[in-house]
Amino acid sequence: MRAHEAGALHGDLGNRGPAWLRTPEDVNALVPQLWPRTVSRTDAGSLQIGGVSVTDLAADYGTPAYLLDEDDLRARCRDFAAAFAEADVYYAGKSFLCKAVIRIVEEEGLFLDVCSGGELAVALAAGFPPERIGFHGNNKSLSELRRALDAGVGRIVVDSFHEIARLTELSRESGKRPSVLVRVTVGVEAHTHEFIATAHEDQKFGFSLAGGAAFAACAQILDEDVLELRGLHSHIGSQIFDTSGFEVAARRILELQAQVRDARGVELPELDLGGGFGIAYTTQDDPSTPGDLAKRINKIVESECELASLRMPRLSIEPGRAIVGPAVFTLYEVGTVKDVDGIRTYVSVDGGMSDNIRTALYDASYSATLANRTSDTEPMLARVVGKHCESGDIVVKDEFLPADVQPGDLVAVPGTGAYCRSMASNYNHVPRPPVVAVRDGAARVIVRRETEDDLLALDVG
Ligand SMILES: Cc1ncc(COP(=O)(O)O)c(C=O)c1O
Ligand SMILES: N[C@@H](CCCC[NH3+])C(=O)O
Repeated sequence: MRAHEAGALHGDLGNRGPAWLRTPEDVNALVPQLWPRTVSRTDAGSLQIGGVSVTDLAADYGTPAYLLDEDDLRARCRDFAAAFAEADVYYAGKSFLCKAVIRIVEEEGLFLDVCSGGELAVALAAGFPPERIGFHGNNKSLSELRRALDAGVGRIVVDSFHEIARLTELSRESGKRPSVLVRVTVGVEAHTHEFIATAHEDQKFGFSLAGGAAFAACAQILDEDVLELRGLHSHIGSQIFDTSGFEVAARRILELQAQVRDARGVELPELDLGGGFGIAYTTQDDPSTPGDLAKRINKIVESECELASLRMPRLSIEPGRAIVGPAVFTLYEVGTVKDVDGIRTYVSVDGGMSDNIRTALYDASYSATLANRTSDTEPMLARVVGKHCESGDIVVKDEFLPADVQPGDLVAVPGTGAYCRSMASNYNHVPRPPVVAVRDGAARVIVRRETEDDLLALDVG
């Protein structure tokens, strides 16, 4: 018996979506905020992206696959660049990085934030101009810092006294004078999952504002005069909807800016307020537009600067998720459908926590739709799960899918551009899916599917 027949729609469903999602028509509908802009249904009912149907894409490239809407990605880059025209927009590569995306980001005029030697290597291999790269990380090694210096990256965001010491030593050795920002822990409790909040006092990132470490870091850099202190940096966390956190962060960090000016007579010319702007994963999420964000952030920075009689610094931001997240969906094939005693129906797909760890890690919510066809059957409450040997291997916790979903059907999960491929693993020796970019009726593989040979290639025992 299907879960919906048993009348076993769960209590927690109240939190899951508006009632309108329960009719067959609505289950087949595409809620615009969840899908890349070129996605629609063909007359035959299949999803299409960039003018290519997902049934053709599945036949050509297999499943699971991350499908990237190139026009959508470019439009999101442009929206941020236009909204923050007076600022520098650094695309946060940790959200998703590969050479093709780096080139798109460059063509659309953005800067790039990397946070490891590996990300730096991909950026340089793609030919991204090093002077437009910012280098992050709470534990950069001496060799990573040396490579960044050798490459001539535009700025390094320093995160600890040990890093300042390492960088100072390298600068003396090389005679270079790298530009640095000091990452400040502003003491804001961002409204997001605790694992992706980064500005409350008790965590590993940055120099504490309240404890005085942030001021001491600035003072040390200015005293030693080997590094060029360009400004302050704050990143309060990720998947944030409530912009008041950014306002508090801006206020506190500008107070520090004024303190540095008063104590040392130096007005720092740059200010970075990080990324973290939330996107829609379900119909309940209502993200701000880049235009709204820019207005609010500019307003608070301007008014705080005025209050403290500070010159307006050159502002920068570092969005990752808000640029690439909504531009991608994952296409899976259904392998089994299992009704569990009227409790719920489990729809198993051919990927799972190895291509999207976010549900298991952060209890994240996602949506799904039947992708190869529409259906008039009544919707049922389904849990979309993966093929891994963990009961926490959940892709979508609760979703209404047509009750006739069956093996061989395709299911699409939107909003998987950020922190899915970039956090993917080979758990259970499942090869990682490809990333296929689609535009104007043509598809190209930009990251190929991993093979079993790839997995064996590292196994040299
Ligand atoms: C320092 C820094 N900047 C930018 C980002 C990008 O965040 P998001 O992808 O949420 O915009 C992160 C990740 O949270 C980060 O740690
Ligand atoms: N990986 C997190 C975001 C944190 C990014 C790095 N500070 C996520 O999937 O939401």
